[in-house]
Amino acid sequence: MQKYDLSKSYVKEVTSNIALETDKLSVFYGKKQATYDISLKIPKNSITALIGASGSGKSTYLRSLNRMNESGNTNVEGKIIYEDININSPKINVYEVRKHIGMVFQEPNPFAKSIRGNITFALKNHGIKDKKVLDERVVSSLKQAAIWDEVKDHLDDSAMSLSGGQKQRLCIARSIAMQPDILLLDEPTSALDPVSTGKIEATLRELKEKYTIIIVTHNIQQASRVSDYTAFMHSGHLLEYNDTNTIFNNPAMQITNDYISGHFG
Ligand SMILES: Nc1ncnc2c1ncn2[C@@H]1O[C@H](COP(=O)(O)OP(=O)(O)OP(=O)(O)O)[C@@H](O)[C@H]1O
Repeated sequence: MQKYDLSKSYVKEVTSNIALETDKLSVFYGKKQATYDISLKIPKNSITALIGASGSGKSTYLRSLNRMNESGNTNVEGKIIYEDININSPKINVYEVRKHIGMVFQEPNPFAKSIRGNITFALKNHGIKDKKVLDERVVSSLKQAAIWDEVKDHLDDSAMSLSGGQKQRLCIARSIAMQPDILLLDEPTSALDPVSTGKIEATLRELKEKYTIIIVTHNIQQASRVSDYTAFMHSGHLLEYNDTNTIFNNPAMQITNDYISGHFG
């Protein structure tokens, strides 16, 4: 592949309504550095797509945002600023962070419980016992995740009986039941068929009215369809960040243009 100058980047400066910011975020797996000084401001009530070739560090960066990169010899340096606090600090409780910043993974992974039980499990763990509150949260989160009509008559059936696309929307409902501000999604549709993918994309567009969404996707068309902002990563570097329209129609960097044109990836 053509050699690109990774020291140059074009990162749009977002000045207001920032939901989450990283300041020089670098992640190390042992001695291997996976991301380099990523500074990025994510606007509220928008969808930001993280795109880039395999191994560019998208998932590593995403997982850091709610402190999922804390096991073994992984080391996360730099700041993650949420509500004026650096949440990348050992003083900050990770469970508290994850109440505000939820995560949905690539493979739909509901618990082996009922549909209702998937929604109420974490709520009960966080001390919510009132049946009325739990019932309300079940209905509102399933509605927001656009799966209510399909499951409302069998909430006590096993979640395992759902289709892949339904399972993934249940996982989105499970995350939003905790009423987070920010939802992180790591390739949420890569295991799904086009119809289910379309439903998830429509769901995300509705969810951004209430939440800030950051999505990792391999699917460049998906990023252009669904996101408001796009961050292009390469070899652990954030090389370009701008509104999605500009990234796809008038990118500042040659490498971004080459990636979105399918020259590599
Ligand atoms: N747990 C880990 N231990 C060691 N190295 C890792 C680990 N996870 C990721 N890496 C390395 O970090 C780099 C970035 O990986 P990451 O999965 O974040 O990239 P990605 O852009 O999300 O890739 P993909 O699109 O293939 O999922 C890669 O070189 C990868 O091999």
